[in-house]
Amino acid sequence: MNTLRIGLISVSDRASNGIYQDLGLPALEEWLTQALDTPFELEKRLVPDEQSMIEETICELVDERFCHLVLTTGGTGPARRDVTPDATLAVADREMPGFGEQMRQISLNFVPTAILSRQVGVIRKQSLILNLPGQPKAIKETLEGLKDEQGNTRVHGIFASVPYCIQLLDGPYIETHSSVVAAFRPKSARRDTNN
Ligand SMILES: Nc1ncnc2c1ncn2[C@@H]1O[C@H](COP(=O)(O)OP(=O)(O)OP(=O)(O)O)[C@@H](O)[C@H]1O
Ligand SMILES: Nc1nc2c(c(=O)[nH]1)N[C@H]1C(S)=C(S)[C@@H](COP(=O)(O)O)O[C@H]1N2
Repeated sequence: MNTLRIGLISVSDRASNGIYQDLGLPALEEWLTQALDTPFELEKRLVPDEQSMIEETICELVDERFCHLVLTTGGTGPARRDVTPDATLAVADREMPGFGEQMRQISLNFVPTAILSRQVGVIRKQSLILNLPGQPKAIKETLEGLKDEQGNTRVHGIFASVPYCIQLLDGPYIETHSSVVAAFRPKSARRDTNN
């Protein structure tokens, strides 16, 4: 009954106005499909960089669609119209500062401009909400981390911590494909699985 529900929000003026094709939602969906062993349902939204619209969309996905996880992409930088973190904080019950800190740290392994992202992680009701940068490649980089040529993890992505966080919020028990990203939980929180 407690199916994992994930909200995806692509925040982009140009994609939402049809100036270019949105690559954010497909990149998010593709990564989740590869990473998750647990079945999930998606709610997908494409919105412009308007704070009120981003806030409304997050609230709709959390309060009416009962998403356990909401991932945004885009609008986290310093430009005037980059307001995704501001919208996310405005509707948050609690901030989870470790996610923002860790995402920037991970991204520094890929781009020196990682520091320009103001991305945050927050909790609203039952839902964990995470901001990812707008470059479609940043989605995989941030969620999965860095691997060496043999596929061994060099830097853990933040998704390693997401299943346990959602478990602590009384959400479903999420299992991942460890070849993509291994979910970390304390032993006492693990179910009888191969983790
Ligand atoms: N949804 C998207 N689809 C495809 N490419 C994107 C998308 N969002 C961002 N990008 C790419 O990543 C870059 C950085 O993303 P950012 O969120 O800063 O967008 P932006 O420059 O404010 O433009 P816009 O909001 O119009 O997408 C963009 O300039 C664009 O090249
Ligand atoms: N992993 C990762 N993080 C990244 C990037 C990236 O390409 N990969 N781009 C950086 C850049 S150039 C900017 S300006 C900020 C904010 O991007 P956004 O406005 O598209 O959200 O994210 C940064 N973080």
